[in-house]
Amino acid sequence: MLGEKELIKLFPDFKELVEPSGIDLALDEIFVQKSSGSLIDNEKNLPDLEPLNGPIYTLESQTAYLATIDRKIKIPKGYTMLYKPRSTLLRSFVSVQTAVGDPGFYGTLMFMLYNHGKFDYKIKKGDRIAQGVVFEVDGSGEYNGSYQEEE
Ligand SMILES: O=c1ccn([C@H]2C[C@H](O)[C@@H](COP(=O)(O)OP(=O)(O)OP(=O)(O)O)O2)c(=O)[nH]1
Repeated sequence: MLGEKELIKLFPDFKELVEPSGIDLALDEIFVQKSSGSLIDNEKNLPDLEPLNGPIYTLESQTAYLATIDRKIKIPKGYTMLYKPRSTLLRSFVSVQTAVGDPGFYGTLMFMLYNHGKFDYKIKKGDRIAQGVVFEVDGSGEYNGSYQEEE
């Protein structure tokens, strides 16, 4: 796993968010689901989304949301990034569900939030919701999938 000194070099855009062993990731927008979706024979049909009104968002009990991170990230070739929730959210009954960041990915990260609690939870745009931890990948290729954006 990479530490602070290496992370500052590899992720200059996140300089002030670098932690001893990871990078803090801050909330941008939150979306609710507006239509059905499907995945059939690798054909993706993503649900339509509607943004919530911010900057203070209310997560209702037993409801799922999608959240974007406030700046685009480039994961250099030869590295992968795993995303873990900020424990303050877990301590508040809100989970952050995440996947794997691929070597070479450039774009906007999107995570799922779920309020497992019995009550509303309020969270503001700009607050940190997760931490990315970075590992070296031997013999890595480069991501060029459907979520890749133009640099
Ligand atoms: O929780 C996560 C984890 C990763 N990513 C970004 C970085 C990752 O490199 C990219 C693609 O993720 P993944 O490979 O899991 O997506 P896929 O569903 O396999 O997409 P594709 O078919 O385009 O490869 O999305 C997120 O936005 N959210």
